[in-house]
Amino acid sequence: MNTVQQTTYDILRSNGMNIIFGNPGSNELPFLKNFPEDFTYVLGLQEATVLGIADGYSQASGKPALVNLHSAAGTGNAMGALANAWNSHSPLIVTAGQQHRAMVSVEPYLTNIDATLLPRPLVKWSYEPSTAQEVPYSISRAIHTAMSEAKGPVYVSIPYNDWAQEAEQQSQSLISRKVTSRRALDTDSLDSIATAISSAQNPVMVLGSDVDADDANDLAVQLAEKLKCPVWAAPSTPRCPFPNRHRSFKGLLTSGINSISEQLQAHDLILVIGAPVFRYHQYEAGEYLPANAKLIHITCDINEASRAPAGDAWVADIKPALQQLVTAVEEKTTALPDFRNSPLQMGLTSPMRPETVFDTLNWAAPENSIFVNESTSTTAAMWERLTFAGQGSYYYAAAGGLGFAMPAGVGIQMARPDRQVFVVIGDGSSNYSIQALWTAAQYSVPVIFIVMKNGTYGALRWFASVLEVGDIPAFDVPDINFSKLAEGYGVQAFSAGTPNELEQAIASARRTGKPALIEVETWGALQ
Ligand SMILES: Cc1ncc(Cn2c(C)c(CCOP(=O)(O)OP(=O)(O)O)sc2=O)c(N)n1
Ligand SMILES: [Ca+2]
Repeated sequence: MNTVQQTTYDILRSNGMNIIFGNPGSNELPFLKNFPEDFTYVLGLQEATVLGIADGYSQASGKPALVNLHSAAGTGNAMGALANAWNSHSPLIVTAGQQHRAMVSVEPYLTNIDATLLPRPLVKWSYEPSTAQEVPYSISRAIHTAMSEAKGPVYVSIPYNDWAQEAEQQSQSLISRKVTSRRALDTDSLDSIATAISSAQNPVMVLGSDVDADDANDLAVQLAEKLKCPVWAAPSTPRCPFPNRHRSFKGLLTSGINSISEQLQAHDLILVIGAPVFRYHQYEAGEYLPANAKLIHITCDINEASRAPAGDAWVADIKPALQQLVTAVEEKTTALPDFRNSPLQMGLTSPMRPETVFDTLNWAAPENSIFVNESTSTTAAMWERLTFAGQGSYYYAAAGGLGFAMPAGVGIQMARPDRQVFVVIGDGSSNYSIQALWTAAQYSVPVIFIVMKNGTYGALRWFASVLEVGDIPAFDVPDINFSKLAEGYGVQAFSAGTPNELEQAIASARRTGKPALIEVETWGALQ
């Protein structure tokens, strides 16, 4: 008869989840005992790093990822990263070891007290099995819940003495169990949307991360070319849903209530696909929609549909819905939108401006590179100057929680060894999950980290001006030597002060086939 542990590994195996991303404590050791040879354990040195690596791997591979954390303390460390995973609809199965079932109620050392409450509301489901024999059913449910649209993280707390128990014979059937959820628009909904689009004089598309997550970028291009309409990326989108060099692409939509309405005021139909309406940032009073504009919202997430403050929403999976729209809508007879103005050419300065760094990186990066952004004051310049061509070309922290990019870059590079991953990160953000460098070195993950050093929290300086709070004592982060930090974690470091030096450093880093960090002094955000 199989044990609970054996049956659980069989369920993970049959769902293609042969990697465990974790940082263990004593509660987790019975789960890891006799670790199967066909599994890999990816160790992160802190749990926010662990979950970030798993998040990047899951988003870039499209597969569910198993995370194994230590009780409450490990789960608590991972909560910031979980906020990002929740917002990016990442299918993570987060497990944590619980104390021995016989004494949880007396709350001994390492008890995960009220374990299922800890990760809420940042999970779709949170559970602690009531018996050892329920563990395989709980893991099976967790996987299928995480993978059903809208995808998202789930949490299972498991007492450590459960693993050696005998599993129920009938739980073997879970190993081959499949759950398929693929929802298209029903006929009436499709007709209603297609009619509204056909009668629009000046439509605009606003696309979000779920287009990229569902590998529907090419369909979005087909729809935009049929509608001859401009395309914006949704505010603060954590993925790139549309090739940013396409002539119809107009950039990242701004993130204020009134500013968005002003930016879209020329349009009579706003077609939002794969994004919330909208991910506002700084508060602005104003109208949610421009006067005389209709908004149609297609999302895979019932919560996004329900909470939107304006427009009509339909819940469907993004790729099937886009396929239907491409077929159903009539081609517009207008011309394609004009190309955007090309970015301003910046004078060569020392230190370099971020724009110069991005122009050089765009020149030096191989075709189809992947960029992971956490250089918060330079996001707009990055979208203007780097090339995000195909599906899965750009990632950003979906909840804005810093400490995403370094670990996510490691996970993304693990999932996509065929593409070069660049993490472009600020000198402030580089400190939130820098332990990811160690995992990159230990597992020889050839991700390249470019640290943009302006000695300050540039984005906060910008925000202080918007919120008119003046100077505050917590803005500057001078005197950090990232080369020494990188080498301390086993990652080769380079520094670059000119475009040529940056190009050479990238070429040298790529030749090693190992991770590398390039430290770049840059002009500050407000200089
Ligand atoms: C976990 C966490 N802590 C703090 C912040 C607040 N924050 C902070 C501290 C920023 C400054 C980042 O500075 P940087 O050096 O990484 O990049 P820039 O200089 O380009 O802004 S941007 C921002 O939203 C955050 N978003 N997430
Ligand atoms: Ca900075």
